[in-house]
Amino acid sequence: MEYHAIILAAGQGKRMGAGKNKMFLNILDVPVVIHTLRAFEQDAACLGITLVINKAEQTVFKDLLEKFHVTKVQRIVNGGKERQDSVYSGLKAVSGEGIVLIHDGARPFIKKEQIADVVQSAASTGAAVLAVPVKDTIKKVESNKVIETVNRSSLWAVQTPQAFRLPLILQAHDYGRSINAEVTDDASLVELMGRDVAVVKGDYRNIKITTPEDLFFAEQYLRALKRGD
Ligand SMILES: Nc1ccn([C@@H]2O[C@H](COP(=O)(O)OP(=O)(O)OP(=O)(O)O)[C@@H](O)[C@H]2O)c(=O)n1
Ligand SMILES: C[C@](O)(CO)[C@H](O)COP(=O)(O)O
Repeated sequence: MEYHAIILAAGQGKRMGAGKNKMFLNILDVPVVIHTLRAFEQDAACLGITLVINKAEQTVFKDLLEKFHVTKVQRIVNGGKERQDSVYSGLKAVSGEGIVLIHDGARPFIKKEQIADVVQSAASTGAAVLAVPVKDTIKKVESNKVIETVNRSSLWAVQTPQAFRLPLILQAHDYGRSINAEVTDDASLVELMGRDVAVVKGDYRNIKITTPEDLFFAEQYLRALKRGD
C-alpha cells in the first residue's frame, strides 16, 4: 500500500541539550534525520516525502540531502512553534486522498515492515498508530510523592509513524485548531473527533532520540547491527 510521508524535523532539541536541532547530531557519522529519511528513501511504497524544517535551517538541510543522496524529498515546508503546528504545515502541502504517514525525524530506527503494517491498518480503518505495551510500572506523582499507581494492563507507549487517510487527519487538525486543542501526537486529534484509532504492535527499538542517553543507546545499537549481533 503506497503512502506519502511527512517527516518532522523542525524541533529545537531542548531536552538533548546540544544547543542545536538534534536532527543534525550524528549516529556513527550520519545525522539522525538522514538515518530516518533513509528508511523512506529505500521503501518503494513511499511515493514521496514532505520534510518539515525550520526556515533558518533550510540550507543546512538541503546540503545534507545532497551529501547523503536523499532524492525522495519532494518539498520542504517551514515548521511551527509546536509539533502540532509543524504537522499542520506539512499536511497543507500534501494533496490527494490517499494515506499520509506522519513520522518523527527523531525516530531513526523505523523499519519498512512496521511502516507497511501501520499504513495497511490506516488504509482499512482510517487511522492507525504504532505502539508497544508499557514495561515499567507507571505512577502519578506530585511534589515527589506517589498519588496513584496506574493499572498497567491497558497502557501502551505510542510511537510514530502514525498513518491516516489524508482527508481524515486534515479534518482532525482543523477541528483541533477550532477548539484550541494542544496535543502531543496526531492520533489524539482523531480521538477528539470521536473516531477510532487502530493500534498496531510496534518495536521497542523504534526509540525517539530525545535525551543524551538515547544517543548513546542508538550508537551502541547501530554498532551491534553493523557487527551483525
Ligand atoms: N515545533 C516542532 C517540534 C518538534 N518537531 C519534531 O517532532 C519530532 C518529535 O519532537 P521532539 O522529540 O519533542 O523534538 P524536539 O521538539 O526537538 O525536542 P525538545 O522537546 O526536547 O525540544 C522531532 O523530530 C522534532 O524535530 C517539529 O517538527 N516541530
Ligand atoms: C508523537 C510522539 O512521538 C508519540 O510518542 C510523541 O508524542 C512526541 O512527543 P514530543 O514531546 O513532541 O517528542
